Amino acid sequence: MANLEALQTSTKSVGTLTASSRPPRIAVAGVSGYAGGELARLLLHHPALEGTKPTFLGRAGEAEVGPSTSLEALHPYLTGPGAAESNPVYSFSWNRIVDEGIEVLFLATPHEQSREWVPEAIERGIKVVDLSGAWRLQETRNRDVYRLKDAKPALADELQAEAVYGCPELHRNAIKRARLVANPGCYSTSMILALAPLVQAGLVDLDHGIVCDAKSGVSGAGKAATTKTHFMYAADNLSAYNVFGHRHRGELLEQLHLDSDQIQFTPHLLPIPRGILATIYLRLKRPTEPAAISAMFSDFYRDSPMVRLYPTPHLPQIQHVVRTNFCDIGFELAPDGKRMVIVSCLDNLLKGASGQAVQNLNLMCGWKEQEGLL
Ligand SMILES: NC(=O)C1=CN([C@@H]2O[C@H](COP(=O)(O)OP(=O)(O)OC[C@H]3O[C@@H](n4cnc5c(N)ncnc54)[C@H](OP(=O)(O)O)[C@@H]3O)[C@@H](O)[C@H]2O)C=CC1
Ligand SMILES: CC(=O)N[C@@H](CCC(=O)OP(=O)(O)O)C(=O)O
Repeated sequence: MANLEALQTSTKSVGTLTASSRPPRIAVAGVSGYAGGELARLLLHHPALEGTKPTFLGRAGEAEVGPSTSLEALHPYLTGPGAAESNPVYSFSWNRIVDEGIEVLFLATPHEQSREWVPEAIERGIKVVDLSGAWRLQETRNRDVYRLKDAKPALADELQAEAVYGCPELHRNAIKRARLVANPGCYSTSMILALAPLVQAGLVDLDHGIVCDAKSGVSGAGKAATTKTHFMYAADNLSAYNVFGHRHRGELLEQLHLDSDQIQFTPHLLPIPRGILATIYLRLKRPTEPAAISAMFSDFYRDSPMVRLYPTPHLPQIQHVVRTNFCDIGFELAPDGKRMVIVSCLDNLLKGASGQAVQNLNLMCGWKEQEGLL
């Protein structure tokens, strides 16, 4: 623990964001991407950040003095009315981050880049909300799918153990105190929120297994077109991929405490820009009344403002969650009271990424969890 103790001693000054009377200074790296753009939009309109502006950062580059571009040039939909001032975007540099006194760094960057930058940020006393998958998984065998490399493996191991999985509905108190929040994957969020109440209560017949069939809009793959996401492949199509090897599988196993053979997750690419619908099939151990299941979900999410529960037999749809930070959950139970189908929907860029990241910031700052998200 030597590395971590030294690090904690050097960072006592940022121990808490909640004690401060002013909002923290925030930077967003990866602001030119889909998730980064949505994060910029949410932070610029966040009521608790009124009068302050985040620092927007692109890739590390040579031009460190002036802005490399503007937020509005990258994301025209963020342009204000009339001759509104533009928001500069700078090349990523630790000098700028330190000079500006940044206290919270959002990383909306690829996994490999986040893995590299997080230790340095923490060493400099900066709290991090990382939107990538780099720090979500505690078990090496689950994390292997990312093929991450660490410059300082011992320090990375300690930070990994400290990282809090940023699902507010499951880890609210730990997030409030966290220095490193690993924001969950988009598919994982939809499935974990649908399953956690039943799995934690021990109601699911795990010998029969759980099947998760989830479909995502194309923005889930990021802004760079690939052979699987360009128009001629994705449009007018629906395709399954990564049937046994998707990296979100590890999040399901770790967060729901399941064995590998107890759950199957198959992702699908939907020809829409954004949104996820997960259809989840399971059996309950005992015949149960729908009202008892509804009561259990309501109780579990009693204090969770970003989860909306549908009265059975109504089921959520993507069109009702897109551009919101809600995760909508509904279910139907077969007449035998055992076979159950749950449907869970969210916007992959909001509750599946940037909105959930702001939810985590709110908790870290002691603000209302839904602040700036409704
Ligand atoms: N899209 C989604 O639905 C979700 C995404 N995420 C995660 O959020 C992160 C961002 O995703 P998304 O916005 O979709 O991805 P994009 O591909 O749209 O954006 C990636 C961003 O990272 C920047 N970037 C790329 N390479 C580097 C690098 N080597 N150093 C610094 N910056 C770099 C890009 O800059 P440039 O413009 O210069 O290329 C861009 O700003 C990823 O880790 C992703 O896995 C998590 C949940 C859901
Ligand atoms: C449609 C699509 O391609 N979706 C992405 C998941 C996006 C996500 O949640 O991001 P992380 O990479 O941060 O886990 C995929 O399946 O790889």
